Amino acid sequence: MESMLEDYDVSPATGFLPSTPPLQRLPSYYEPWETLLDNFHDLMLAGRLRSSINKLLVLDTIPLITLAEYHRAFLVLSSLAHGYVWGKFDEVSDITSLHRKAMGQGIRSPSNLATLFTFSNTPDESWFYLVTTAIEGFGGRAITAIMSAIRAIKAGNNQKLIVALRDINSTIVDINATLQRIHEKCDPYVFYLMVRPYLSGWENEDRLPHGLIYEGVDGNDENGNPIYRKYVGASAGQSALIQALDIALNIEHYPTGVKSSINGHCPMKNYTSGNDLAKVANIRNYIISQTSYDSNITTISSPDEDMDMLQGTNEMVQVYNECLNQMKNFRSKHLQIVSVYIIIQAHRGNGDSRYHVPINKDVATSKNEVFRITTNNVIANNKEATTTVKPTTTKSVEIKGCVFDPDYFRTIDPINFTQVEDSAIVKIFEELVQH
Ligand code: HEM
Repeated sequence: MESMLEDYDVSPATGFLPSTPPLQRLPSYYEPWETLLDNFHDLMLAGRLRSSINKLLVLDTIPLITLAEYHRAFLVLSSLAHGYVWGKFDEVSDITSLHRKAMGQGIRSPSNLATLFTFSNTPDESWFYLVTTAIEGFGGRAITAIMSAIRAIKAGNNQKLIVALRDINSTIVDINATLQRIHEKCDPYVFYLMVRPYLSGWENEDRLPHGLIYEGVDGNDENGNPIYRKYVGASAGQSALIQALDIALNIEHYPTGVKSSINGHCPMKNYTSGNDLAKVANIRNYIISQTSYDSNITTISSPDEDMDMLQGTNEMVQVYNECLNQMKNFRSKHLQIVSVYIIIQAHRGNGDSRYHVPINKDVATSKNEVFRITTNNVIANNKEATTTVKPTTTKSVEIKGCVFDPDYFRTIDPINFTQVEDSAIVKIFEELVQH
């Protein structure tokens, strides 16, 4: 199994993170790039980052040999590019896993990790990357449990499947606890004003509607016009782990009509592994085949009947549904984070003019993001494309929370205000959702 996972650059120990700490410097041929990154903050402060990058000679990529060297080159060049484009005076997707250096064994705790580079030179920005990386550090545990679930299904061993599902569930519980840690050391104000601007890319970006011309790379089109490229910015949403969990548990999302800017922007091999995982992960269908529950039943008249049906459902169903619940929790917690770190900040509207923060635009886009993220909430086997939030019905049976029902998540109102503790946030959501 290990060599199979390695084919996809997935490690049973570190999941989708590299299994060795990242390189801290490229070979000496690339010293001009490294020196610029060393001086990034000073040059930025002096307003000379752009002119220094303009003076760079084009270096060959042939001396790059190992994957670690490519990762490092990617980090250096993408950081310089984002600084060039979004710097005060005047990047590339997937920073995930490249900004950080593992210290010691425990990659699943942000306290054991350190960043190699930040745009803002703030501990808040470091913490944002470290929490994201620590979550990704659960990939080894998650993938190992998913693989053993798939093996258990192949062997028709329900007991082993239950054990694997419990492992998946406890991993998601730990992921959710780590996600909450973002609040410990990442101040929303600092994040919004000093970090977020640099994470933008040049796709779906009003300020760069055509994208960017990569001079000397693409030339001109048949009409002699320069060719533009569009790339999304950096987002923890590029997490291969969360996508892998979605795929393994057969969680689908409502198509919202708003194109997600991050789908398909996972590191290439991991993305392929996601597609291949989809072919073999049949946990949900297997469980359906093993239960006597008739998914065609459409009415449940009373809680007593729910109880009767519960007696008939087995442990497999319960623990599978618990995994779905935990994924739903992940989205709920994440949604609260988005509101605190983006929406509330955008509404404060008191951007520091030294930083190029498109406050008004962010109010608008954050509204879309809320729509996308809320309507993208955990949906299992969604059959219809709709943005309409359906009211909770008896059939959504949150009452006991473990009746297996193909419509279970489809009928849950994704915006569950009762779960949001801060009433100010609730107010903002209501306001945004009404527009
Ligand atoms: C300050 C903290 C964070 C903020 C402000 C934030 C914000 C966002 C935003 C705006 C999106 C929508 C991006 C798009 O579709 O282009 C998004 C998506 C996403 N983010 Fe975060 N995020 C944060 C932390 C995290 C962390 C730590 C994780 C952990 C892996 C994470 C995982 C995801 C995922 C998986 C998506 C895709 C949507 C989904 O599957 O539900 N985010 N985030």
